[in-house]
Amino acid sequence: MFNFFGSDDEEDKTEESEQNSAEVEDDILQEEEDERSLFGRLKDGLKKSRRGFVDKLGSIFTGRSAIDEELYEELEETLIRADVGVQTTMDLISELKDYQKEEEIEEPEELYEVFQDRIREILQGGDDILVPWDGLEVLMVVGVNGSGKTTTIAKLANRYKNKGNEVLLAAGDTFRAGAIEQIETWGRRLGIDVISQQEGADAAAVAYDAVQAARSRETDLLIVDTAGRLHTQKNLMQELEKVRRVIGREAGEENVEVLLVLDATTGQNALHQAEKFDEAVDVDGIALTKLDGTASGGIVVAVRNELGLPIRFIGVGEQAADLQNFDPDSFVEALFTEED
Ligand SMILES: Nc1nc2c(ncn2[C@@H]2O[C@H](COP(=O)(O)OP(=O)(O)OP(=O)(O)O)[C@@H](O)[C@H]2O)c(=O)[nH]1
Repeated sequence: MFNFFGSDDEEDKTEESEQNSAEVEDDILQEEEDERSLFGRLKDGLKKSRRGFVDKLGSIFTGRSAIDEELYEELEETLIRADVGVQTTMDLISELKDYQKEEEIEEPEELYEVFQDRIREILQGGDDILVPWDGLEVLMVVGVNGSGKTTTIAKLANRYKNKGNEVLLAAGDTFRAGAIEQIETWGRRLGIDVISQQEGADAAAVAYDAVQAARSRETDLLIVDTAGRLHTQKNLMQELEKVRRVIGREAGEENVEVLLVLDATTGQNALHQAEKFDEAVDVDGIALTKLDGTASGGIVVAVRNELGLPIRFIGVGEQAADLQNFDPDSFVEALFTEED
């Protein structure tokens, strides 16, 4: 389980949980104060992609004196291998060729700059997450098992609480044994209340209770956990639709945001998951976790370009500060800047 919040063992002594809480707060304060260290973490987290894919790109553009067909072929192969996706790769190459012709670009290095600018452009949009909001905002968090949902919820709950918001959690995963207890443990550690029912209860009923509780407590942010499910499990997907309907009806559609958590290491499969979840519950944004675990960071480009969904957060490690607001400029800089 997620290191930063300490061990997952419910039997941990209170003293230890208090200490963990204090560490969480320290880390968040540090996070707010030190933008440079955030960038350092981002850079560290993208190390595998830089070595695996960006170094290769660099050698394609800088290792030759002229732009030729071979350059484009190598570029195509490298992008596809890096999970940029076939469609996005084809679009990128054809745009690059057109631009090169129009602007009469001859230097491969100049073309590399154009390429990076285009990636930056594709990644724009998505930084309008959650704040500022008026009244209650409900964040419903969905995704397949093991994508990093619980970790993302804990990191976000902690972050917004430390920014002075009233945060409430809903244990909407009534399906997996131990899931309710897991979210309640996070709640205790972070000093955040959790609305729950017993295992096997109707998840929509939990969501209903949670929205009522959030209203009466003047909560700013309610984060609703949902059962991790495979996008292919039809009845569970229908349950998710019901939870979404109930939240929308009770909290007001305009106050609900659906965040889909995707594991970057699952590559193109993540795109398929996103399509299915979007069909079921209208996803508003993506949290792309475990980017530190892949050498194929191109998945970020594919997610943004092929799904048209904004990337709100990226996970580049297990610590709280490793869940970062997605900023295209910093991302491109961190990805393409050579090691010091
Ligand atoms: N390296 C790395 N690990 C991460 C990141 N985000 C989450 N993890 C790890 O991924 C594992 C799964 O995360 P969980 O949050 O338990 O996943 P989940 O989707 O809630 O899974 P279920 O509880 O089975 O539904 C944990 O070991 C996390 O610590 C990340 O950005 N980088």
